[in-house]
Amino acid sequence: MGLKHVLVLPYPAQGHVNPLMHLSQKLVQHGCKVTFVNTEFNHKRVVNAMNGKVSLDGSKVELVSVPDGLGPEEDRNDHAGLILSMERTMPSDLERLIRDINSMDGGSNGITSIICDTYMAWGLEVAQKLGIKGAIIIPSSAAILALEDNIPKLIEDGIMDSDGLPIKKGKFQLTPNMPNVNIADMPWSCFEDDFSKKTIYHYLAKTIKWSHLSDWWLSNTTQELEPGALSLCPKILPIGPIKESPEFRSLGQFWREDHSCLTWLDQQPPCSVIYVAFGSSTMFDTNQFKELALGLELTNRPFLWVVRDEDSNNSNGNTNHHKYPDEFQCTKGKIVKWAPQQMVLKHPAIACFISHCGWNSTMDGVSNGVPFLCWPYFADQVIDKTYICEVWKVGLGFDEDERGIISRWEIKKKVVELLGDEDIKGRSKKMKDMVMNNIAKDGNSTHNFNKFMKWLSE
Ligand SMILES: O=c1ccn([C@@H]2O[C@H](COP(=O)(O)OP(=O)(O)O[C@H]3O[C@H](CO)[C@@H](O)[C@H](O)[C@H]3O)[C@@H](O)[C@H]2O)c(=O)[nH]1
Repeated sequence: MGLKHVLVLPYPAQGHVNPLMHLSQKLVQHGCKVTFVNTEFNHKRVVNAMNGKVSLDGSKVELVSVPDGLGPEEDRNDHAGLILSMERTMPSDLERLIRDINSMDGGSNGITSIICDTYMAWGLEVAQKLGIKGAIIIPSSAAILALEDNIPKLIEDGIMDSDGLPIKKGKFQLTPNMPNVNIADMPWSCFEDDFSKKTIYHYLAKTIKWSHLSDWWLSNTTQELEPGALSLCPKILPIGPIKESPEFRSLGQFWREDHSCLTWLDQQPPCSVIYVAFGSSTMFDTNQFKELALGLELTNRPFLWVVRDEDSNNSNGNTNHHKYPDEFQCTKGKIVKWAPQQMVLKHPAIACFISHCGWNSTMDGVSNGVPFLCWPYFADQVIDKTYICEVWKVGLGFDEDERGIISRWEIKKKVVELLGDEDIKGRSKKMKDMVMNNIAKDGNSTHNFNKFMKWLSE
């Protein structure tokens, strides 16, 4: 049996490129070669963060790119515009790329399968056309995929209309053990205008249709974390946590990590530091940003806060530059532009994680037994918060005040409450063991991944 050559295709966002790069490393460990396809825009960022390297692991993971179809000045944070453009131009470019690779060396090292991000599941049509195998991976929770797979039922039950807009108010639960979902918080409802909401909703519905071209739906989750979603949608195969491996902790970053925070953490007492990070796309309102700064100060604890340099985040020149309030001294805090998050969360000085609850950060936190303070921003993050606070009970949420913001006093109050709650801390530690057991030699996720590899190699 020759070396299998897998093409991996992430959706162009940090929370997708990261886990799919980790998946690629796992594939390499199992004897595959990987061609990792970013959009040109993100390829430049990833290569730049890797100091110009275009391959990993002695070239077993080759980084290549195709254009996303947008012009250099167009806004890549406009997800509706981005997906319309990608759907229009990328399938034919991807097909050409594969044909080119497969015509090299007489085809001896050609691509034998494609693993697409669910949100790029049109790649399965390309795979089908070229007669190669295809699978999908969801970088969000299994609950999100199960929810999207149940779109026809939600319409039938009169919960939303055929454009994904809510008809009823209130919450629903697809099956016991799944988080209650507020109808107003569907992942596509967070986008500003109706055009974006509808475009994204219809695109998601299409991604499910494409996804059904394959029987292999991989997910960065575990059986114990999401029993309800996995039983509702048995096709989903939990292989998580995929980012946890002692050999490779940081992969596929868009920005260079600032490792000075690790030395700083070494100087802090055990279980003392509040780690504050909101992933790659959360934007703060000026007042809320100030209040957060003052709230961290008010806790009188050391904190490590990731404040992204927004110039490098946005392609369209939008900036999110914030002015720290005059009273903010930051005597006990450390601010970095991008942290080696997994290494930070493993550090014994960390006490808790103020997080936007992106699924990767959620998995990073639970894999390290760190309790959460949840501050969701958009999309699936509200559902992840429900998992953390109501289902797994390993964190607390914040309440907004009458101005609609999370005040500095609320931040202090919740930090005190969380760190004084031995039940939450105990559950977080237990959850870590339970989650990590899945990737032990005889763990459930390991077993599932091996099953997948067997199919891939046949
Ligand atoms: O300073 C930092 C901050 C984050 N990270 C990493 O960046 C990724 C962030 O991913 P995630 O926590 O999922 O957040 P987003 O970047 O916001 O991810 C998008 O994609 C996710 C997967 O679909 C969704 O769950 C989120 O809602 C969506 O915003 C994770 O791997 C983190 O480990 C770092 O390495 N350093």
